[in-house]
Amino acid sequence: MMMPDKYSVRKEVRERLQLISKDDRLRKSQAIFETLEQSDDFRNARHVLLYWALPDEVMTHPLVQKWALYKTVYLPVMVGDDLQIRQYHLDDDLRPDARFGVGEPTNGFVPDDELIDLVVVPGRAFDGKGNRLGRGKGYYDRLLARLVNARKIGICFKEQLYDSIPVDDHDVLMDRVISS
Ligand SMILES: Nc1nc2c(c(=O)[nH]1)N(C=O)[C@@H](CNc1ccc(C(=O)N[C@@H](CCC(=O)O)C(=O)O)cc1)CN2
Ligand SMILES: Nc1ncnc2c1ncn2[C@@H]1O[C@H](COP(=O)(O)OP(=O)(O)OP(=O)(O)O)[C@@H](O)[C@H]1O
Repeated sequence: MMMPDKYSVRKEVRERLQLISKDDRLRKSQAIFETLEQSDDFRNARHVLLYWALPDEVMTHPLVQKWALYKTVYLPVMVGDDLQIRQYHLDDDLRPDARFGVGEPTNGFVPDDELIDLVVVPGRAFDGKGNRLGRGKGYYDRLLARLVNARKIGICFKEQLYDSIPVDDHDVLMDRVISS
């Protein structure tokens, strides 16, 4: 069977995501959070790297705001080609980054990479082996390679699950993928 290229999968995913209504996105996102919050990985984690969702991603804003009360929550910040990790505080005004509009904390503490014990990873597509396809800039591939003590959980809508997706040597496997 021919393996589709990364570009084709990203395009197909973008089209599929456009068909999910806002209500469904919210409902599915809540179901994903329930599964995530009940997992041992999440319950045992104290330093958690989450992400601030873009419009067509699993809506993480309520998750970030809720868990900032009980755990140390961090968000990624783009610095050149790399992602810096910064602590998020509940009263933070996140600043949209200039290129993609991702909300980023501006003054939180920057921890050592080894401190992160759980990372919740966005993706355009995942497969059953835990392979992840991102937005094609390699930000998360390079970040995940640094987070040696972190469990890695991908979250996505079912529309983003594939039997197999094209991978490269540098792609880092997820420990688990949660979808709805
Ligand atoms: N919410 C969220 N935060 C994130 C990511 C992400 O995927 N989602 N990233 C994950 O790496 C990093 C930011 N990298 C990004 C890379 C591309 C695009 C983006 O919108 N790309 C357009 C294509 C535009 C272009 O190629 O110039 C797209 O995907 O349609 C967004 C964020 C770190 N923070
Ligand atoms: N660990 C790494 N070290 C150096 N370069 C890397 C590493 N990981 C990825 N890259 C480079 O980043 C580019 C994009 O990789 P890829 O298409 O796998 O990104 P992605 O996982 O889809 O995107 P993202 O991680 O931003 O969501 C490639 O050119 C790749 O060579």
